[in-house]
Amino acid sequence: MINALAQGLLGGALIATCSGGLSAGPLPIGFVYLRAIAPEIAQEMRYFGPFNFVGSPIDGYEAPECILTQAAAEALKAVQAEAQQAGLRLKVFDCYRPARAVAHFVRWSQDSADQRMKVAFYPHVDKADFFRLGYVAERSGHSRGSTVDLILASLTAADERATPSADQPLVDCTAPFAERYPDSDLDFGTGFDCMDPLSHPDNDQVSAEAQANRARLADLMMRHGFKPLAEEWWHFTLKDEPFPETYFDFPVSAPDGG
Ligand SMILES: C[C@@H](N)C(=O)N[C@H](C)C(=O)O
Ligand SMILES: [Zn+2]
Repeated sequence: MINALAQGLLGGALIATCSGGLSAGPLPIGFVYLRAIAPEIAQEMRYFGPFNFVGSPIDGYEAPECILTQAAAEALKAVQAEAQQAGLRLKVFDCYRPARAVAHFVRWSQDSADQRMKVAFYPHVDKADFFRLGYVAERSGHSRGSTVDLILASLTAADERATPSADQPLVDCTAPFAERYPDSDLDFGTGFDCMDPLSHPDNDQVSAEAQANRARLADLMMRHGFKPLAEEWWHFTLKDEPFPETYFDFPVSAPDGG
C-alpha cells in the first residue's frame, strides 16, 4: 500500500513510499520492470555498484534493475524497436531513482574531502557545483519514474559485461574515445555521467561522429515522446509522464523481492 504520501516536502511535491498492498509485486501500481516489457534493452545499472561518480553503491539501489512507469517503459520499447531496424540497441544506466538516492548525492556533494572519482566523472568541475550547473538535481525527474539515462550501441557489439568493478582504472571521461571507459562501442563524445560542458548535447567541441550519435539518440527519443536535458546527452524524460508531481522513495528491488 502506498502508505505515506507526505505533502510539503521538497517544495510542496509529493513523496511516496511503498510497502506492499496497492502494489504489483514489489512495485507501486503504474510501475514495471523494464526487463519484463523490453528484455532486448541492455541494462548496466551504475548506481547499484561502485563505478559511478560517488564511488560506492547508492542508497536505495538493492538490485541492478531498471524500473520505470509503464508509459515510459512502453515508449522505450518503441524506441528500441526503431533502433533495432538500424542495427542499434539501447543500454540504460539509470531509470527510476528513489528520493533517498538523491539525498545520498546531496550528502556526498557536501563532503569536499572525497574526490575519489573526480578523474573519471568530473575532471574539470567542482562537485559542490553539480546542482547549480544542472548535472544533478535535488529533486530529480528520475524519482518520478519516467526519466531514463541511456546510450546507443551496435546490435552486434558484445555487451554482456557486468557492472564495472570498484578497482576499474580511472580514466578522464573527456579523454578520446579509445582511452576512456567504453560505455558503448559508439562514441558519444564523453563518458556517461561525465559532468562537464563537453557532455552538453549541443557542444560542438566533440567529434562530428559523437555529435551525430547524440543527434541520433535525441531524435529517436524525441520522436517517441521524450524530451532531452541541455546539460547531459544521456538524460531524457517522458513528456506526458503519469506522475508529474510525485517523487517516489520505494527501493529498487529485484522482481522476486530478493
Ligand atoms: C546524475 C545524472 N545521471 C542525472 O540524472 N542528472 C539529472 C540532472 C538528475 O539528477 O535528474
Ligand atoms: Zn538522468
